[in-house]
Amino acid sequence: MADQQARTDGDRRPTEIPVVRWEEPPEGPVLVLLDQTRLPAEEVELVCTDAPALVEAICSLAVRGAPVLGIAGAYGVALAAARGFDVAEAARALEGARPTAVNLSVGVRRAEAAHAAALAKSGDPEAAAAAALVAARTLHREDAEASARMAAHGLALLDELVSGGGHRILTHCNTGSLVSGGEGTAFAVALQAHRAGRLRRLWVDETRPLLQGARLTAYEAARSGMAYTLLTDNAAGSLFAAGEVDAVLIGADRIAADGSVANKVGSYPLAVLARYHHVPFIVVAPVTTIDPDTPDGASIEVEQRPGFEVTEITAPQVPVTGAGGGIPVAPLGAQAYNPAFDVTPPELVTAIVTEGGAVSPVTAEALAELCARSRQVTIS
Ligand SMILES: CSC[C@@H](O)[C@@H](O)C(=O)COP(=O)(O)O
Repeated sequence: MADQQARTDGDRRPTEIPVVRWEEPPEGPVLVLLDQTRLPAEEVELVCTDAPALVEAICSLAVRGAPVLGIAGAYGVALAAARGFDVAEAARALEGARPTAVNLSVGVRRAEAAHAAALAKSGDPEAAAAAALVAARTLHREDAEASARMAAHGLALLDELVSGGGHRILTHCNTGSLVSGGEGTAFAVALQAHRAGRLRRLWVDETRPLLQGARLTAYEAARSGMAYTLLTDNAAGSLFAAGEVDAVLIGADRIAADGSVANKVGSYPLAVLARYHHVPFIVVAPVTTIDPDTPDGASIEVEQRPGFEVTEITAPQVPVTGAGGGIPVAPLGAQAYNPAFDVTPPELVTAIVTEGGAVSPVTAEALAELCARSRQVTIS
């Protein structure tokens, strides 16, 4: 079950917005989410008391973006355990909520494994639930740390690749503190550049059809005091042609072993444009987004979303009239092609920046070596 509650704690910088929060009121533990479908109009929190409510929040994109999906998924397992539900059943439902972002299943499985190990050791469901919660909290903290390291590595790479007086960065979708335990992935790099006085402009793709750029990235950029300009996705070509873009920075939902990058639909056309215009195309993602079990781009399952997201405009501020809950912008019954993501082949990616450093050129060998190195650091 999910409940909505209005926030009362006023204006905060994006880095201080608790996107996912575990609480333990007397009625029992809950997972509190900042409902991203309502931004930027209002900050409303969604209170989940069980895994099905969290699944619903994930499917509706109330909580979204690869790293935070992993964190929320891990807390979802902890919630199921703490409330005495079937943990395996909750884990499978959470994992299946969105297929492309690999971090979701990484987070769910990590908490589930911690729960199973504690149960096997102690036979005590309460101890097992506590272990799942520790796993979720650890993942949450690790993501914040990874975010800070990605920002530093990313800015160092930008400084190396882009000469001149300040960076003009084009970004797509939303990759800031709304998707992370910290300040995000690609957006965190732009924020770091801004703080260092080296961001000339952040170009923000609106990101049709659900406007994660217009609603969320512009919201975060404005609150951070960055110089930003919003553009429609199809204005990117003329922006490149005018020589206004120094680098493209995007996040990733899954990186296959060969370096193919699945990210918000519209990323691949930007990579093609960037190559044609000799502009670096940089992907910023935690190591957990690299999936050694997915060999190549063709093996990545791309989530298909409902057609009404294209045939209707939905936004929290507009009145509801269409069947999907929005304003119709196409004839009734129009069919829509609505993949949530596209896949950029490794040869179009200049570099992949992770908390463990940057890989450039992007090859299967270099990614495997990075993953092995990161695993060693985690274990030791
Ligand atoms: C660091 S976030 C990386 C990606 O998850 C992000 O770019 C993205 O595509 C999110 O898509 P969304 O459908 O809004 O969850």
